[in-house]
Amino acid sequence: MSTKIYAIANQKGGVGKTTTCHCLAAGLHAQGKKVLLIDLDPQSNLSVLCDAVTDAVNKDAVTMLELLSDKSTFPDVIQTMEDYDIAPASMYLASIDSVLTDPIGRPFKLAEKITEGNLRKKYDYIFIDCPPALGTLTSLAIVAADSVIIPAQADILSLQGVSQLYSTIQSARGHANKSLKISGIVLTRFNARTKISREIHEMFLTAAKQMNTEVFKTQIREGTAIKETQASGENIFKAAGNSNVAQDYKSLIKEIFFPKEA
Ligand SMILES: Nc1ncnc2c1ncn2[C@@H]1O[C@H](COP(=O)(O)OP(=O)(O)OP(=O)(O)O)[C@@H](O)[C@H]1O
Repeated sequence: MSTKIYAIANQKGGVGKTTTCHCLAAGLHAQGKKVLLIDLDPQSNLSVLCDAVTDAVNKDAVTMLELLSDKSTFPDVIQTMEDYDIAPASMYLASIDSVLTDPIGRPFKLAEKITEGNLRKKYDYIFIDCPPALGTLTSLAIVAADSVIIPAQADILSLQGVSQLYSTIQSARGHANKSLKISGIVLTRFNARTKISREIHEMFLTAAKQMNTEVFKTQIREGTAIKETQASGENIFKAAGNSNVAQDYKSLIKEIFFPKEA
């Protein structure tokens, strides 16, 4: 398998990282692909959306914390759900710096575990949901990934956040992950009717050019179907396949993963 590993990253909070991971997994499953989600965010929102068992509900749950602290291995951390697999987060991932004490090996820890677990032989796509910070957890994801997808909202602070993330990506390219790519920036909760959204879209186009990447043509519109299906624990493509948001994620999947069909 030519598995691709994507870090879904942006240190700005609430821009749609978790939602994007969840929707990409559900949409690619519908295309017959085998997908693994890795939740590296101590908030564990992706794990909760996937109904995975975390240490918030069961103190014996085996999570990414046990994996990164060498107390477990990938087959044991992965939980198999109806549509995809997930390696759940732990709320204690917030103290990862006290767990990873080897300063030299630290950046490569997740990459090593992915190799040890032979995950590239088992999945078509792996998505890593990053926390809203440019700390150790996001660095682990960026070093382990082949490419970064950047969800962002059309606001000025999001734009600033993307340029800070770019510095981290450049630093990884210089040392730990020379072939790291940036797939592109996806604008989420987008409202094309407002002038400010259109103006900031233009600014993102300029920033993406400077980063040698693109702003995806598909924008994800704001829609209630996301919150409704997240609250009921349903797959948006099954429960609200005709909603704007499901349609947008469907075209995003085509644009990123099957460009010849788009
Ligand atoms: N297209 C959308 N339309 C409406 N609501 C959305 C949309 N995308 C995401 N949301 C909502 O926005 C909130 C933040 O989304 P999400 O958790 O995916 O962002 P995040 O970047 O992962 O957040 P964090 O930085 O806290 O990890 C959630 O309540 C989610 O339901």
